[in-house]
Amino acid sequence: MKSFKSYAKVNIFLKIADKRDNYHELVSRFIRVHNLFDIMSFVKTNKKAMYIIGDFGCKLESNTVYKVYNLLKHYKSVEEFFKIYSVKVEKNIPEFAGLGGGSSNAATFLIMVNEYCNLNLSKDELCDIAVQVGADVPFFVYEYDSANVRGIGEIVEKFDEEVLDVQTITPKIKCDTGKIFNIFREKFYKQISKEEENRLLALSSKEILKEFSIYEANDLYEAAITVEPKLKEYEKENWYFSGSGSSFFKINE
Ligand SMILES: C[C@@](CO)(OP(=O)(O)O)[C@H](O)COP(=O)(O)OP(=O)(O)OC[C@H]1O[C@@H](n2ccc(N)nc2=O)[C@H](O)[C@@H]1O
Ligand SMILES: Nc1ncnc2c1ncn2[C@@H]1O[C@H](COP(=O)(O)OP(=O)(O)O)[C@@H](O)[C@H]1O
Repeated sequence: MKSFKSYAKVNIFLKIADKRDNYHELVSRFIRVHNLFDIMSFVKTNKKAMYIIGDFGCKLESNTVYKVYNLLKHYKSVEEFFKIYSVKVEKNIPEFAGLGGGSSNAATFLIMVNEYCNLNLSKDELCDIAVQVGADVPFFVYEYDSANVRGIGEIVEKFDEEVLDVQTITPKIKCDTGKIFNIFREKFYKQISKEEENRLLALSSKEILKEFSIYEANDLYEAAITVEPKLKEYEKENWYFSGSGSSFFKINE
């Protein structure tokens, strides 16, 4: 059976546009990291119930892949398929890393089930399911190399640009996304203007990084180093911060 690459992402820039209840609306450029991916496949196990093979730092019920399964199991073809097949995930993307590993697995699983169980769902229909699992899942469903992402993550627009060579490092620090957003809201809250938003969304990723420091590119960075001061030890010239961390990245020429 075919195997599927489930890529990591980095946020070239991440700005906050507004508050929405307990969440924050983002304006961000997401790009896929071509040299960092998990490998997913279906394997015949005859387990009679949905099973995920792989090393995860969470229980089955919390796994993003399992959450997708729960949203699809009302399809008879899906229920029948997982009596015979299990899904295998070979993990390479570090967890709690700001690289979207869990979200990427959820999206890849949606794409795999859509194909193997003949659901014939369009990308937009898959996206409606994706948003119920996590903010970053829609980006991965569209399989764009580069995209502008807005809202809580549900608005994804392809951005045409060269594919970049991204290098990442992930300090062994578990960044708690919720805590970082809370500190951001309490201590560092600011909103990007509509004018600046439109300007950034039109610039290439390279142009943005040439112009911005790590602090300017990612609104969550100051909050992240407040919560996890050790992160600052990894600050280096031309390195940037992805999502709510803890990964840093650089673009190789
Ligand atoms: C900010 C990003 C950018 O890529 O960070 P990373 O996860 O990649 O680091 C993501 O959108 C994160 O999405 P995700 O990781 O799915 O967040 P969740 O688990 O849903 O959210 C955990 C908590 O963070 C806060 N939260 C999350 C997303 C958001 N747009 N606004 C928020 O305020 C909420 O308090 C929420 O309860
Ligand atoms: N399939 C999965 N792969 C990785 N992590 C997962 C998965 N499903 C759920 N998780 C959980 O999601 C949380 C964050 O995962 P991840 O998406 O890898 O990090 P981040 O959001 O920082 O990029 C962790 O609590 C992890 O245990």
